[in-house]
Parts: sequence; structure tokens; C-alpha cells
Amino acid sequence: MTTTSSTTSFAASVLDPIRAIVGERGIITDPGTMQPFMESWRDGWVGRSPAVVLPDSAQALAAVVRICAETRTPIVPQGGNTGLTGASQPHADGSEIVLSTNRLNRIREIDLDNDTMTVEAGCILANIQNAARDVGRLFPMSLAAEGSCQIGGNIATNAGGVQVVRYGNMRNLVAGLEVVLPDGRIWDGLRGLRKDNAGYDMKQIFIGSEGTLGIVTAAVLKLSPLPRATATALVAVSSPSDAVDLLTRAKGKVGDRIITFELIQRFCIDIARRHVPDVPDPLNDVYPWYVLVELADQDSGERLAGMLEGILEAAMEAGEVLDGVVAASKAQADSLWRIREGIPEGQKREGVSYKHDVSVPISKVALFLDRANAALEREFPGIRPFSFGHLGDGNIHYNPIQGEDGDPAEWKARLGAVNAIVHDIVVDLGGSISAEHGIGRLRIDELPRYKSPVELDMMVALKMAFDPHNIMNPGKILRLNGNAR
Ligand SMILES: O=C(O)CC[C@@H](O)C(=O)O
Ligand SMILES: [Zn+2]
Repeated sequence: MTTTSSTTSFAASVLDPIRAIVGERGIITDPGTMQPFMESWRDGWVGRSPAVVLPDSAQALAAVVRICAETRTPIVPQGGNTGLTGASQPHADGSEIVLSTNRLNRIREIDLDNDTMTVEAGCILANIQNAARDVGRLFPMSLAAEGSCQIGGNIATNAGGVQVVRYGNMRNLVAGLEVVLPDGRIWDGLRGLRKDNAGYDMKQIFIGSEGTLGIVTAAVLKLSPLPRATATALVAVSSPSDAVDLLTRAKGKVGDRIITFELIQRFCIDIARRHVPDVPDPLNDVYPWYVLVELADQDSGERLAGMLEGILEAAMEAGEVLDGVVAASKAQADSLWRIREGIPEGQKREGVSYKHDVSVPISKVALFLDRANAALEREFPGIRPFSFGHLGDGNIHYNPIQGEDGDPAEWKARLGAVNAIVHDIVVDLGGSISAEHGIGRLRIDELPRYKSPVELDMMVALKMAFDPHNIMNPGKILRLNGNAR
């Protein structure tokens, strides 16, 4: 059978009934218009698909899934398509339909006394943050892609970001879910409850499942009080171990007023400044490591800044801190944030890098960095360590960059060996090979190396129970029975 005739029969048996449900506005088959849905914005994932389907209600989405279930047509659920692991793009063989949540974009309800907001999966994260702020509440999920990522994708990937140290990751911010199952049934679990101990917690099965068990169509989100004040500082330290001491000291003094605690290696600032405009270098000297710390609470800004200064002065006396600046205005705080925000963008432009999104216990971050840097420098002389991330969560983006010399193709070919070295150390220290980005396709072949057979068996059993025909985002997270997908 030729590709053309298989695509034609695909179109006839599957796309016509789908078109009848979603109408012309709900389906794209033109290759040019489909292209943005086929590729990732970073990291080079590109696929093909006969159609992108965009239902405008959970009921329509469920009806589409029912057709796919009957015809065994694989589905790739997609939100804002901003993920970093290839989970939301189709494979290259053109056999999968992309099911987009773009048109599920209503805020269904805000319950102020319950501090919850019920939203559809396609709501853009920044719109949710703004809607919460408009009613005097905070929705604390915050990450670089917030202007275009969708809450459904945040939930499917259990997103993290820069405020997890205070508010937790997506898992902690969801009170209830509505999900379309792989057989097309809708599970209405939109309960806004703080306590619900009536059996298994099904919503947690779907959070972080990367669209492999079902499609989230709506969620009840937990809101927090809107802080009245924030205080932001950039602090220089001589080592990650001193940064951890500073974190422990700050926790002891101000507890969960710490909303951000990010570690930054000096080289990351150099790369951000090289490639991204307006990244400042606000301290008078150059230091090996930095921390971006932010506090927030309901108190006055002056008192909060005073608390932060007090912590930094004591840490300086103890030799943990070398230098630092506390932002004197919102504009100055924003400018400090540009340093952190410019790092992934700068790194993208610098050449081959080996990305890792790892976590270890906070107490072992310094040991992890020492061991990983030493092992890589021994094995691949010239490789340039490049580490930053969410120290408050023990989550480091350990992204060494190729050496300045040598053939880029040769550096690229070392990816597998670099991953193995880094991940073996992570797992030896009790850590995880994915802290917040997920497994997707990027780490699908590494997962079996780092999960026990018991844990893998449980994961496969779950997948088989929910999706026995393997139509829901196949070939992401797990390959079933050793198959390609
Ligand atoms: O580029 C990366 O490796 C990390 C991206 C993102 O998770 C961040 O924390 O900025
Ligand atoms: Zn991150």
C-alpha cells in the first residue's frame, strides 16, 4: 500500500466522522497550517499528522476520542506545545491525530470562599494568573512559557517552575479534574475539595501522565492569598554548598516566605549576557556562583526587605555570602529576574549542550555537582559545566556545553555517554532523571535503566488498564512490550 492510498483511506474512515463532530473550524488538514502543531519550539522534535483536531467542548472532544477508539487511531494530545521532551508532537510516520485543546479556553467558575478556580484545559497560564489577580488571589504556577503554555499541558506534565519551593508543583495546585478517557468516556472529577479520602486519588494518576492515560479537559485549581509585598535579591556565593547553607539559614528565619531560591553558575550569566539583550551584571565583582532569592508575604515591603537584608548580613558574617544586592524597586527586581530568564535562551544560541533536568535531595546537590563535573571533565576534557536551577527544590538543570574545540558532530555523538554518566550519579544519590520536564520521548529509553522492574510493572499495568489499545499518546514515557511504541 502506498503512503497516498493509506492516507486517503485514513481520511475517509476517520476524518469524515470527526469533521462531522467538530465542523470545518475544528479541523486542520492543510500541511502549512498544521506545521506549528507538528514541531517543538526547541530541541528539534518534528512529526507528521493527517489532521489537527480542535474540539470546542469536552463533549466534542470525547466524541472524537470515541471515533479514534473505535478505529484504533492513535492520538497525540496537545496544549500550548511548549514542552521540552517531545511529548506533544506526533511521530514522523503520520499515523497519529493531534488533538489540540486550543479552543477549550473558558474560565468556568471562580469560588472565592473556597479559593478555587475552575478552568478549561486550553486556558493560557498567564490568563489564569491574571484572572486570579483580578479577584485578589494568586495562582502561583510560574514558568518561562507562561505566556503561551496551557494549563492542561501544565497538568499533564506536572509542571514545576520558579515558585515550587513555596507552593509546590502542579500536583499540589489541583483540587479536581475532568478527563476524557481513551475509550471516550468523560470522568467528571471537578471537585473543589481540600479533603477527599474516598478511595484512590484518581486525579493524581493523570497529573504528570503526559497524555498517555487520558486527556485533561478541565481542572479545579487551588488559589492562594495574593502577597502584598515581595523582596528580591541576587547574592554571590563561593560554592553550591554555601548556597545550600544560605537556604537552610533563610528557611530557619523566614520559613515559607521564601517563594524562589534559584542557583546560578557564573558561566550561565556570561552566556545569557552574550546572547540576550538587557541581562545585567549588577555586582561589582565576578563570583563563581549566585543565588536569586525572592520572599513574599502579606506584610509591608519595607519589613520584608529588612528581613532579607538581615539574613544576608548574618550569612555574610558567617562567610556563606560574598556579596549581594537587594532590589530597591520593582524595576530592579525585574532586571535581576532577566538574568535567570535569559539563561535558557542564551544557552540555546551557544551550541551543543547536554540538557538534564535532575533532582537529588537538597543536601546532596553540592555533592552531585562535584561528582558530575569531575566525571565529565575526566571523560571529555574541554566540556564546559553549565548548571542552574531550582535549588530550593533540589532540581538542577545540569546542562554542560560542548568544548570550544573539536567537531560539533563529535560532541553531539557523546550525548548518550554524557547522559549515562550524569544519570548514574543522580540515581546513586537517590535522585530522579526528570524533576519537572517529564519523560516524553527524550528520556523514554533511559527510564527502564533507572526504574526498578517493580515500578515499571506498575506503570505498564496502569497504562494497560486505562488504554489497552495504546492509542493515547503512544511511544511517550513507556514502550509497551518492547514495541517501538
Ligand atoms: O533550559 C533548561 O534546561 C531549563 C528550562 C526551564 O525548566 C527553566 O528552569 O528555565
Ligand atoms: Zn526549570
